[in-house]
Amino acid sequence: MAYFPMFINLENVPVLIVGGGTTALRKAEKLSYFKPRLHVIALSYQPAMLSFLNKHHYSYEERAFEKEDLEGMQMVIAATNDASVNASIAFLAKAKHIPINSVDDLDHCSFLFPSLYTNEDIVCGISSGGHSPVISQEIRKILEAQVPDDFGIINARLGKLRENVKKKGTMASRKAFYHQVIDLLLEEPEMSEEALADYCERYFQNED
Ligand SMILES: C[C@@]1(CC(=O)O)c2cc3[nH]c(cc4nc(cc5[nH]c(cc(n2)[C@H]1CCC(=O)O)[C@@](C)(CC(=O)O)[C@@H]5CCC(=O)O)C(CC(=O)O)=C4CCC(=O)O)c(CCC(=O)O)c3CC(=O)O
Ligand SMILES: NC(=O)C1=CN([C@@H]2O[C@H](COP(=O)(O)OP(=O)(O)OC[C@H]3O[C@@H](n4cnc5c(N)ncnc54)[C@H](O)[C@@H]3O)[C@@H](O)[C@H]2O)C=CC1
Repeated sequence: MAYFPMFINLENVPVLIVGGGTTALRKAEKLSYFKPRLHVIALSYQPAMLSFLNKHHYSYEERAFEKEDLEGMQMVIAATNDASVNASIAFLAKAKHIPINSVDDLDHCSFLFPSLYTNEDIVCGISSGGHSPVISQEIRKILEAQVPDDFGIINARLGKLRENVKKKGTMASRKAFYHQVIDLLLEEPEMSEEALADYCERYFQNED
């Protein structure tokens, strides 16, 4: 079955990860790009997970999961190596309508982790519907190899122009303008902010 990619704002959102092993670390690293308020509970931690948590100042406790740990959480990742613990976390989270990812059982997940292509604020999430994470991984590598690196910066620059451009021309001319600016910035990544603002003014003057 295909899953819908919902892009949500995780900044300062309380997210619980249960587990301190390799899989928990991979999920934590992935989430960290989106600046959530991570909290981790695990019976024990791998050294790499501990150094990651300390580096990012995330909170963690060394103990078994308890159902009260879900209180206040807006997303949960069950990443222990105990299938019955993961299943019970999933059951409890679903009862509270908290989005849950259980790393060992697709049927217990209300959302999946995508393979991620990130470039500044550009994010592509790839899912195989759980059939083959390695296919998702291969598609991510194709994007990494073929999408120009400059797109992330170009995207930020277009974002800065956007409020001003919205006041100009027509929807059709604004669309054509953005396509043209993307080509221009791919060719001339060093173009200054002033030159770009000037280009924008001249483009819409000619339109009228
Ligand atoms: C359903 C899902 C649930 C979820 O975790 O959200 C899930 C489930 C499982 N994965 C397992 C194994 C592996 N997972 C990976 C890698 C990734 N797994 C990821 C996501 C997902 N994995 C979700 C579906 C995503 C989709 O729809 O495509 C990625 C994309 C995101 C991430 O986790 O960061 C990341 C690649 C990121 C990248 O590189 O870009 C590798 C490869 C490797 O390690 O290099 C292996 C070993 C090879 C293999 O087994 O396929 C097993 C154990 C199977 C067993 O025991 O045999 C289960 C449980 C099961 O299938 O029952
Ligand atoms: N979804 C995915 O992408 C993948 C999923 N997996 C699955 O992930 C599972 C975990 O794998 P690893 O991280 O390699 O295991 P691991 O053995 O490295 O770590 C397991 C962690 O769970 C903790 N734990 C166990 N019981 C607990 C409890 N009751 N409360 C709190 N913490 C508890 C342990 O202390 C440990 O930190 C595997 O069983 C496998 O099925 C494996 C590879 C990829």
